[in-house]
Amino acid sequence: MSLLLVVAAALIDADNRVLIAQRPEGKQLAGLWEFPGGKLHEGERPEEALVRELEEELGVKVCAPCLAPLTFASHAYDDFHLLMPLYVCRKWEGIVRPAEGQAVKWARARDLRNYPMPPADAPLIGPLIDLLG
Ligand SMILES: Nc1nc2c([nH]c(=O)n2[C@H]2C[C@H](O)[C@@H](COP(=O)(O)OP(=O)(O)OP(=O)(O)O)O2)c(=O)[nH]1
Repeated sequence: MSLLLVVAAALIDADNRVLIAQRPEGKQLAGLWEFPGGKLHEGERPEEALVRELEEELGVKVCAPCLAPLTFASHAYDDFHLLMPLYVCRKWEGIVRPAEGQAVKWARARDLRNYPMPPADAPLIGPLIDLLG
């Protein structure tokens, strides 16, 4: 079983809502709502990878010190084991514009269970509710 490290962010707006994005068609788990992020490139540090992914996927600039670790997902998929730290971030530059045209939503933490998400994400919702109400 190979271990896959993916980094993800919960961007939080001034109203304490969390940004989720719909996975594009053609990708694994397409159509499910997820926290923006992705896999590390060779030699990248986790925070560096997340800064890159947020700029590539959403067009926003985040600085690494603005990424605060909240919790992580550890989930066995059929062909790999996912380890995914979730960072929270309240500060960025720019306006969220999904590069691949994917749908995004600002959701209340307590409403996240209403969105179909990858199975790995279920344990991440509790800590977000604890943080944001
Ligand atoms: N970004 C993200 N990935 C998640 C979440 N939950 C979850 O199970 N995953 C899984 C789905 C994928 O197997 C993996 C992320 O891979 P990805 O395909 O989005 O990564 P990437 O953006 O680097 O994509 P690519 O270059 O390989 O196309 O993590 C989540 O909340 N956010």
